[in-house]
Amino acid sequence: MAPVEIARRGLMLILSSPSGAGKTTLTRTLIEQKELELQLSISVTTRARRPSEVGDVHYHFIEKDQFLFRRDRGDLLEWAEVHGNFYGTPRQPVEKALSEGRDMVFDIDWQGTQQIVEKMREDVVTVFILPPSLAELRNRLDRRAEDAADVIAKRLDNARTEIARWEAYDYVLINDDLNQAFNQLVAILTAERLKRQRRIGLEAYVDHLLGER
Ligand SMILES: Nc1ncnc2c1ncn2[C@@H]1O[C@H](COP(=O)(O)OP(=O)(O)OP(=O)(O)O)[C@@H](O)[C@H]1O
Ligand SMILES: Nc1nc2c(ncn2[C@@H]2O[C@H](COP(=O)(O)O)[C@@H](O)[C@H]2O)c(=O)[nH]1
Repeated sequence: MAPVEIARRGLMLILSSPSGAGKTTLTRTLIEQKELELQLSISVTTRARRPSEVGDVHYHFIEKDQFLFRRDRGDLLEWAEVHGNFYGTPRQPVEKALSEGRDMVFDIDWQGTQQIVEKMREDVVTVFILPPSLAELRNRLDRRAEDAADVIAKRLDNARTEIARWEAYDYVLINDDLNQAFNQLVAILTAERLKRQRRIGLEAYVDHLLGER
C-alpha cells in the first residue's frame, strides 16, 4: 500500500547565531540532503561576495541603492543592518513556497527573525545555534579565512549582543560536534512537520478513517 500522505502547510525553519557558530554550514547541509525537501531562502545583501560564494546561489549581491529601492517597494519580508551591511529576505519566493506546502530554511539574524515571527508566527520554527566557546568561535572565523581581520574583529565584538537573543528562540543547539548538531536539527524538523496544527489534511483523513466499515 502507498504511504498515507496528509496535506500540510509549509513551514519556515529559521537559523540564527553569532558569526562563525556554524549556521551556514548547517543550512547548506540541510539543503544538500535532497530527501529533506527544503528550499533555501536566498537573501539579498549589500555585503561584498566572499571568495567561496556564488552570486544568486548563496546570496543575491546587490548595491545599496538597489537594496533600498527593493525594501521601500515592499519586496522584502524582513530586512536588517548586520555587521555594517544590509540584508533582506525576498518576499515572493517565500509566499510561493508556503502556498505550495513547501518548507524553507532561512539563515538570518535575530532582527529579521523577530520581524518574521511577528508576521507569521504559526508557520515559523526558530533555532538558535551556540558555539561551544567564544574561543572556538574566534578559531572558526580565523580558520574559515574568508574575511579580513577587521571584519572578524567586528563580528566577534557583536557576538555577545547576538548571543543575548537566545531566549527568543524555540530551540537552542550547541554546535560542537557538527554531525550531532545536524541530527538534532533534522529531529526538530521532523517533529515540527508532524505538528497537528500544520497538518491541514488530518481532519479529512480522520473523517475518512471513521467512515470505514
Ligand atoms: N561543529 C563544527 N566544528 C568545527 N568547525 C565548524 C563546525 N561548524 C562549522 N564549522 C566551521 O566554522 C566556520 C564558520 O562556520 P559558518 O560559516 O557555517 O558560520 P556562520 O554561523 O554561518 O557564520 P556567519 O554568520 O559569519 O556567516 C566554517 O569554516 C565551518 O566550516
Ligand atoms: N535579517 C537578516 N539577516 C540576514 C539575512 N541574510 C543573512 N543574514 C545574517 O547576516 C549575518 C551575516 O551574514 P554573513 O553571510 O555576512 O556572514 C548573519 O547573522 C546572517 O544570518 C537576511 O536576509 N536578513
